[in-house]
Amino acid sequence: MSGKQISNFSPADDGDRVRSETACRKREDYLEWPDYFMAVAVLTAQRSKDPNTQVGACIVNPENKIVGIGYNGMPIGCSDDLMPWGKTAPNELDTKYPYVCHAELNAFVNKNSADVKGCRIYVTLFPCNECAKLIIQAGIKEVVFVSDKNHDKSEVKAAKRLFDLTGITYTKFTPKRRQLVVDFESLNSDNQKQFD
Ligand SMILES: O=c1[nH]c(=O)n([C@H]2C[C@H](O)[C@@H](COP(=O)(O)O)O2)cc1CO
Ligand SMILES: [Zn+2]
Repeated sequence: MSGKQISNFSPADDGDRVRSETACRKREDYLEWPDYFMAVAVLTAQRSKDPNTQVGACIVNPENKIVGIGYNGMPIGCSDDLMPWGKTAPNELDTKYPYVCHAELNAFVNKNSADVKGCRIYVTLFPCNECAKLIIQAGIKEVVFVSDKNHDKSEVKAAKRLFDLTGITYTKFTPKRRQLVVDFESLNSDNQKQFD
């Protein structure tokens, strides 16, 4: 063992004593499951090339294991640099909409389990009706979402109607923490090494 002494018997100073006592107990500010799964969805959304809306989805089984993640993007083999990313154009074929794969679709096709029956899905944006159909057919039982910014659109109204008819619950995500920071720099700091 290198670094500072953590034994209870010979603390070098008060700081060491406090650290040695806390080191013996479980951390209390650990990330809880819901925040963890939604954070995975949010992080995954950061992979999206969509300049307007980045969406992430994370499918979790009843044992709290992640079985699929996805974000919105162009189909495999369709260059992100050549496909249109705009919302409007004189010809709809020159917008992103006919081509982009939704985050939920990608989470399903990326799944690493035989099926996703009884799972829940964490999404950063409320699913559209097409994704709702996938969710239903796959046997997902619960949808947890952050943004419902498209609540006025018929795609979302239809999705809610489908969920209501099929008994799939949809819950607005309430985080325990207001924010979660990924700070790569801090991993190099001395704080991380205090119990080396
Ligand atoms: O269920 C969804 N899942 C999903 O991944 N998306 C993606 C498709 C588009 O790339 C983007 C929506 O773009 P916009 O907000 O500019 O209309 O979000 C959109 C929906 C619709 O709610
Ligand atoms: Zn969708």
